[in-house]
Amino acid sequence: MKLHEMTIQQARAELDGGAVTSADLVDELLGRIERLDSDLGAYITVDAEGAKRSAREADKRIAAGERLPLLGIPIALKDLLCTRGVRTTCGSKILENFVPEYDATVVKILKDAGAVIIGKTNLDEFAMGSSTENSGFHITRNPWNRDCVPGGSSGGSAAAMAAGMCTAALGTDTGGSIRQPASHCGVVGLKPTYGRVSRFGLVSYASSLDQIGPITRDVTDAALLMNVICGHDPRDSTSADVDTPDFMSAIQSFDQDKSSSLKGMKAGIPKEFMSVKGLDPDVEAAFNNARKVLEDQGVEMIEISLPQTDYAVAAYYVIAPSEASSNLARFDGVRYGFRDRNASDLIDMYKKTKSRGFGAEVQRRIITGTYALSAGYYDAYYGRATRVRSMIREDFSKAFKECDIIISPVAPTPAFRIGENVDDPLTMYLTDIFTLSTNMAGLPGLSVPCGFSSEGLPIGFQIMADRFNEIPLLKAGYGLERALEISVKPQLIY
Ligand SMILES: NC(=O)C[C@H](N)C(=O)O
Repeated sequence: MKLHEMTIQQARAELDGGAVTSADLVDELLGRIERLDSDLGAYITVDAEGAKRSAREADKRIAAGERLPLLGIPIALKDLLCTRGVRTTCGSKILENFVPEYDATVVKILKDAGAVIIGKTNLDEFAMGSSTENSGFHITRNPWNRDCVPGGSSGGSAAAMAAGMCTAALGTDTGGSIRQPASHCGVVGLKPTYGRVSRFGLVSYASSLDQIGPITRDVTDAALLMNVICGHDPRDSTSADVDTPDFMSAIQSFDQDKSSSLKGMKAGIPKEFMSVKGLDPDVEAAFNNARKVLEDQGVEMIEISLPQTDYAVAAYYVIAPSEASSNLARFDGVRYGFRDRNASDLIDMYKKTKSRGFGAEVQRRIITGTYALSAGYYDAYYGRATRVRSMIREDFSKAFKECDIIISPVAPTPAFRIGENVDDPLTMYLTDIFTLSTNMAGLPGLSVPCGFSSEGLPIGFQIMADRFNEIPLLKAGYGLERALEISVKPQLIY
């Protein structure tokens, strides 16, 4: 087994058994980043020195007999998570040189569990986008086909995973930003229930929707990371004070019992999703094949209805920009980051700083959001969108009375070509159709590789579950993965 192909669990066994060191692992990954990343562009910042130092410390602790789940494991972080002493750009020129004074809670938790932070990955500026083409620095290419996007906004994390440039990664998901790039890059992505993972130190985009989650090589690694990163944090008022179940042992007990099947589980297929315009035939075929695999394992399929599907994208693209317009007001040239110094007065400074500091998509969303929230329009846009949101929640509540999980494709198409949708924001927004409703309802969602397009691009399968009920979703994801045995290695890169 090559070092860069290892899952967390494989690396854990090798590290604890003394067969490899964390320093070996980090050196191998840094070497690959050096060779591959000038072309792929998955990282914004690589902390080579910091990673080597942490790896050496981890090796000493392992040699001394210390055992921690992530001790010595190299992890990449989406560059929207504050890292003490390491710049955190949010993919934006406005924060190009911003170095936080503190670690986000999730980063601190990873470090306390022994993780080695290898670098900060590329994203659409402030997570606004579905292709990573909106980064203020550079695009990221899909390791399976470099002419295609890796998806977004956590495209850097997903591409780094797919290209074997980290052992695991974190992304964030506001409307699909973990699941869609995971799907496009052939890796596993999990958006936990809203409130499961602390967002203290995550730079906010749309606070009622954002969630942090793992991007990994397999479902078990996602469960393993969930065990580490979930939990209540008094510093995040939206963090839920609920117990964290043992996600790993739920999968392990399922796996050890050879007779185990998914018998008794009911999966709902939303009829509105399957009749969406523009659903690619390869995506549909891969979905149907995976659905049959689940059926063979005892999952009963039923048709369900999510009647608000037609309005979900429109409502999301009012709510998310509204919250963004408020959250991004702090980047005014006074308190953080970039300031345009050629201004005649304060108002001119604000204007020039924001015009030069923010990219086109961020400006578009700030303007849309400010308009939607403005007096006289508030009820017509924001008020209406929040009413649609309540109805989406009700749709899911009803559905989960009939089934344990809901299944669907992750995105209507496989990864699209670089440049294909850049001048057409509406088409770009519509690619979120299958993912953003879960954010609107605060639900967990998983993306698992389930097949390939005729062009050889990976396709993901989405499993959604009720709030704080990730276990059936992980079990079904694991069952699917075990049966399909899809290789998550883009041959050209490996
Ligand atoms: N951030 C996300 O989850 C991606 C979504 N496409 C958006 O631009 O809002």
